Amino acid sequence: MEIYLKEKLNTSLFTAVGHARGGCISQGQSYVTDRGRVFVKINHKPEARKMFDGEAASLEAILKTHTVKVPRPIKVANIPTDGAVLVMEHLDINPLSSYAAVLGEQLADLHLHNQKLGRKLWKERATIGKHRNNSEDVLFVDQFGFHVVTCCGYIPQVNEWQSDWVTFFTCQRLQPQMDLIEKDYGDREVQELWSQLQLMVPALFCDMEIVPALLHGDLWKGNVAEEPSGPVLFDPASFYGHSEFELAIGKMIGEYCETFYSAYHQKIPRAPGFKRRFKLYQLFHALNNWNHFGLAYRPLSLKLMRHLLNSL
Ligand SMILES: Nc1ncnc2c1ncn2[C@@H]1O[C@H](COP(=O)(O)OP(=O)(O)OP(=O)(O)O)[C@@H](O)[C@H]1O
Repeated sequence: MEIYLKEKLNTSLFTAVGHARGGCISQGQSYVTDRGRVFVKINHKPEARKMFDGEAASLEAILKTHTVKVPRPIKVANIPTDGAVLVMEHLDINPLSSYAAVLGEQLADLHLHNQKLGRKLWKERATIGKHRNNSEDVLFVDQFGFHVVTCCGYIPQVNEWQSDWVTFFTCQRLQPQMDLIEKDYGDREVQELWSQLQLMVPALFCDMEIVPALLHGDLWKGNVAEEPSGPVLFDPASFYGHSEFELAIGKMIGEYCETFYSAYHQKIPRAPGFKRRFKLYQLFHALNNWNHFGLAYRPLSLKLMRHLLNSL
């Protein structure tokens, strides 16, 4: 494996440093190479290549916004026997502590980035001859989705472009999770709740205009850290979506201090109806955890569904 990676990275030096780090999904290890330290994620599942292609594309997209630090992706390669590897810049990271407020501000900047591009585009269109487009520019995106499949955990997400957020979230986020639960558990109770709830989802979005925002997509406490110079995000499952979706997973896991939220909401204030939509977005993560980790997440999923139905 190491000989194979040495060849792929075209480096004479390839020495493991530090201890191996296992996330919930993949194994990780840092190496010293001719061009500095790299961090290698290894996964032997058949869907590993798709997962890492999505993660690399997400890192590239976030990097281009210059809003919040993420490791620079270097290479995705198949492992000849099974699975794939993702090689990226190594970062010296510690758990998030002193940079929680800065992370709140930078995450808001990430979420506002596409909206700002949209405004700029309108201004340029109004000024004859000012429209420019070179390959380094990030272009305004007016739909929800992403150009590649990204995986939240190891489950691939349906990222096909869609102009309506409610349709996107219902049909391309919640429905696929419900389909997996139906396939693996055949749970009548949850299906009945879902058949009622899906009709009511649009009511949570009355009079809202949602501009697609580039999201990290899997922002739980395990994917947030800091360097001496500032906060860092890693392991994204990006797509263009509603910025509020991003906040729900952190809260569900009970992490991030209030300084993070207040710094974020200084830049993106809570819109009316935020609390109920928050539960809807938590529901996605509860279902996704159910599909990854099993029945322990069923009670939370049912509780959120009942809560939403009673509040509508
Ligand atoms: N670029 C990096 N440089 C150094 N360490 C890293 C880097 N990226 C990740 N790590 C470390 O490796 C651990 C596992 O990485 P990561 O979260 O990407 O794995 P995963 O199995 O895909 O994710 P998860 O546990 O979120 O499902 C992280 O908690 C972090 O400590």
